[in-house]
Amino acid sequence: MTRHDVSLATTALAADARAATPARSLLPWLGGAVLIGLLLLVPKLGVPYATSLVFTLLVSFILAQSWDWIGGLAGYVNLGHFAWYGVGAYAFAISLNAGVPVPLCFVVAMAVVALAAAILSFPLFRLKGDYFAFATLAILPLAELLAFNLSKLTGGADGIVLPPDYVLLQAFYTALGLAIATFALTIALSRSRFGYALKSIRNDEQAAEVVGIRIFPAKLGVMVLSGAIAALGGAVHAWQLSYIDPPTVFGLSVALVPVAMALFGGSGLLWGPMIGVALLFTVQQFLLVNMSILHATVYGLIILLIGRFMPGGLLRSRLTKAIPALRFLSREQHLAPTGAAVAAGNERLPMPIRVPDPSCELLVCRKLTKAFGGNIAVNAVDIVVRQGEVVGLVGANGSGKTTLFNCISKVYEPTGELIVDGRNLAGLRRDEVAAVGVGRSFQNPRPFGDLTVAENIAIAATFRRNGPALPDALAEATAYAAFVGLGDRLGERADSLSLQEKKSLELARALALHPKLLLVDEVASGLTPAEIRRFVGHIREIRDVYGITVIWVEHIFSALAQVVDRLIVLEQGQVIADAPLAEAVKDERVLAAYLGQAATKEGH
Ligand SMILES: Nc1ncnc2c1ncn2[C@@H]1O[C@H](COP(=O)(O)OP(=O)(O)OP(=O)(O)O)[C@@H](O)[C@H]1O
Repeated sequence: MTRHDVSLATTALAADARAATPARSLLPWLGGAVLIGLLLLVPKLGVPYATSLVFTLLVSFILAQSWDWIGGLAGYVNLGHFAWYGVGAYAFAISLNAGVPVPLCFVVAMAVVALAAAILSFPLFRLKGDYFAFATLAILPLAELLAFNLSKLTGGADGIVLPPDYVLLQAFYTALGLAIATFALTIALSRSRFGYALKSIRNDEQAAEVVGIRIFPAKLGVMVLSGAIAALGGAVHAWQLSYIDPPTVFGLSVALVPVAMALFGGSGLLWGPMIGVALLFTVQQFLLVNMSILHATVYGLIILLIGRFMPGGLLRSRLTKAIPALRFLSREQHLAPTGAAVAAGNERLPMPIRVPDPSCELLVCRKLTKAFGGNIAVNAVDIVVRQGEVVGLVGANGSGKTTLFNCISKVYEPTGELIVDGRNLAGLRRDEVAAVGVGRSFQNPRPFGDLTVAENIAIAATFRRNGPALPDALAEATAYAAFVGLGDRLGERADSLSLQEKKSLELARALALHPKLLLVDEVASGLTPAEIRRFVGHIREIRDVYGITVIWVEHIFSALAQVVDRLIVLEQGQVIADAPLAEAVKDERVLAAYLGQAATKEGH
């Protein structure tokens, strides 16, 4: 496929998107406007019970949706989210009773929780997966205990009584405004650079760092944001309830309901939390009225069954996808390059053209060492790679090639000295190493599976140093995708690609970082000779046109032989040869350690 074809394909993709816009895409928004209109009418009915019921529904939505920013977008299951609601409620109640004006009380609630969320992010984000979930769950009893014991501030077990004003209507409209703002923020987040940092983290944190994303500030940011919005939910609820005590705002029996609602609807989907809240809230009310004694048990059972039979949530179920009118609810939110931006593409990759200076050392490793327990995978490696070189890194299985790449890109922290482009990498994070100019592919490809080809590449482009805004990064992505032969797959999810296509995507993603040093880890296995030639052509172009220095780990020696200037051979973590190709192949130790084996593999 030529770049011209790609431009056409992408323009067609954008045209499809435009064609879908007027009629079908407007429907949900029209529905949303009608829904807001109906909600505005609820207080006009003059039935306080109905107003209070819908008010509680709105607060549940604020909680479930704000939870989903951290759960659905970033992939961190924060079971303690409800604690932000409780702390917000207390901060609001305490400041209101101290005579602070109501609007300021909301600000205080937000600020207190934002601060608490920021501080707790430091220990919490040292954990991952189940450990993170359990640690966050512990926040709830801890907060409850504090609320009981700091009785001078919180009233202890007696709770806090707020001024007995009738505020249902004001609280209702405030909650409605907050719910609308929460939904709008969800849309903005999922289309923003920050949102894409979170989506990358959800997919693969290490890969996210390797493409230049600073992950801790992103995680801290989403914790603070989701906490602040939950705090507003708690504040408005406390205002309306006129009374709060520790079990009401921190109790485990209610704390997990918003999480269950988001998961039930479809965490990570735009409409997931909203549908989950609407349905589970209705079920909850029905059970409360009709089987009040057993309601918690039946509610729990329903949630268990949903988890068992619809793990992705209702909107991802076959049932929803089978009904054409509902399909839009299960649609994932992806950004596509726009037609106008694609037209700006040209025959060359949108990369700086560097003129390498062969006398200049780009990579220097001195006594680089990495051990796993007693296994020294990389053992006092000394190598120098000069600007513009294409170096083959070879060795038998387990000789330390991938570990060496992992050391250079700081996936592992090695000992010894590591200098890239004159910069000592000691103490640098992975994203800083990427900013210095190290791009890499992984031996087992690690694209962001639930994002599209275009998004995968655009993330690297937008997060590189001085990278463009997301729309321009998406436009750039088309050029890199075309270069590696994925120009007609821009809108496809990366996890639907074949292994080889994933490897190509990783090459495109690494190039979008504008690396000075490109580490390529085993791409040729499984390729046909013609495909290998094409890949070798890419490596040649990367070096000859753009001046990028390449280190290529490869078992298929015939592939390397077409392009490398020099061969570095590893054996048991040590360099046993470092010589021009012609010389290296005559070295008996090299033949014994690697080439004999490879030759056998290739049937020579
Ligand atoms: N995360 C890890 N934990 C423990 N040991 C590891 C880890 N990663 C690599 N090793 C060990 O380090 C040694 C070098 O492995 P490495 O993957 O770097 O070799 P390689 O030359 O890339 O092999 P291959 O050609 O099979 O990819 C092996 O003994 C391997 O078992």
